[in-house]
Amino acid sequence: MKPYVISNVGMTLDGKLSTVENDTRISGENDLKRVHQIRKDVDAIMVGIGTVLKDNPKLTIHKIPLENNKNPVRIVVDSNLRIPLDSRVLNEDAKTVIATTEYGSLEQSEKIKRIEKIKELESIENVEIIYSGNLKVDLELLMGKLSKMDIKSILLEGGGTLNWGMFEKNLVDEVRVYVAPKIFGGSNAPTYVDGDGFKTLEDCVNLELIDYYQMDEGIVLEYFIKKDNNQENQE
Ligand SMILES: NC(=O)c1ccc[n+]([C@@H]2O[C@H](COP(=O)([O-])OP(=O)(O)OC[C@H]3O[C@@H](n4cnc5c(N)ncnc54)[C@H](O)[C@@H]3O)[C@@H](O)[C@H]2O)c1
Ligand SMILES: Nc1nc(=O)c(N)c(NC[C@H](O)[C@H](O)[C@H](O)COP(=O)(O)O)[nH]1
Repeated sequence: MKPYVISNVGMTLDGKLSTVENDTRISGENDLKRVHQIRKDVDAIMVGIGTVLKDNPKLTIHKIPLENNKNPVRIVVDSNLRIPLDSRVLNEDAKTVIATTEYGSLEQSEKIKRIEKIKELESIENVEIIYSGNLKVDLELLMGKLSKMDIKSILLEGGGTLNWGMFEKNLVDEVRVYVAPKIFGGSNAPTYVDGDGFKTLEDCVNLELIDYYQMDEGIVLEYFIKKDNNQENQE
């Protein structure tokens, strides 16, 4: 069994997650509260290292009341252990899992040095490094390992590269997006799903709309992923 994965983003009408100059102000206050409600409902929140490096997020519940003082586990997918030691996700507010590779493009000796540094952190009791795949994190393997850690549900909060990795491997179960009535443009601005992209309609992900409603100045769309994708695409 793999964890149930909900993918959420705030994007512009043209699918951008930020401007070319990394202005990420897309969601309004009510939408961020909606995101924090999902954080509260799941066992873990997952992001790629790109998002940690650009946004330095806390990935805790702090826009709505926190009950039982229990934040979800934070998961950072970080093939080459680029995570800065002063990242907010490494604070003591919640447990953090750093998912990295067994062998990567990084020299093994350099990787061992970085692991040692992470282990020296004061908050070390809250930080766990897990290994899956080579060169880049094997996301399917990772899901299996997280499941064994009793993580049954995950909120995937991007960015576009990790989102692609998860959609490509058919690991997402549900999508919830906030669409702001804005257009950022720019072929170098990150989009909801980046990466290589599917080559044909037969390969793409199909979704089923389950709900939509207005929020702040935009709209929230909620979908289930159709799991019989291949069959659907061949009809
Ligand atoms: N508006 C939103 O809702 C929202 C949410 C999150 C991020 N963002 C934006 O997204 C941007 C960051 O996105 P990004 O694409 O640069 O980085 P990302 O957060 O998607 O992280 C990418 C990293 O994930 C790691 N990774 C390891 N294994 C992988 C695999 N198998 N598949 C895919 N990735 C793997 C790699 O190290 C890769 O560099 C920032 O601009 C951030 O502000 C916006
Ligand atoms: N839903 C959403 N709408 C946005 O307009 C936006 N910029 C993000 N961005 C996601 C990104 O990862 C942020 O950095 C974290 O949402 C911040 O999380 P914290 O408050 O630090 O816990 N997400």
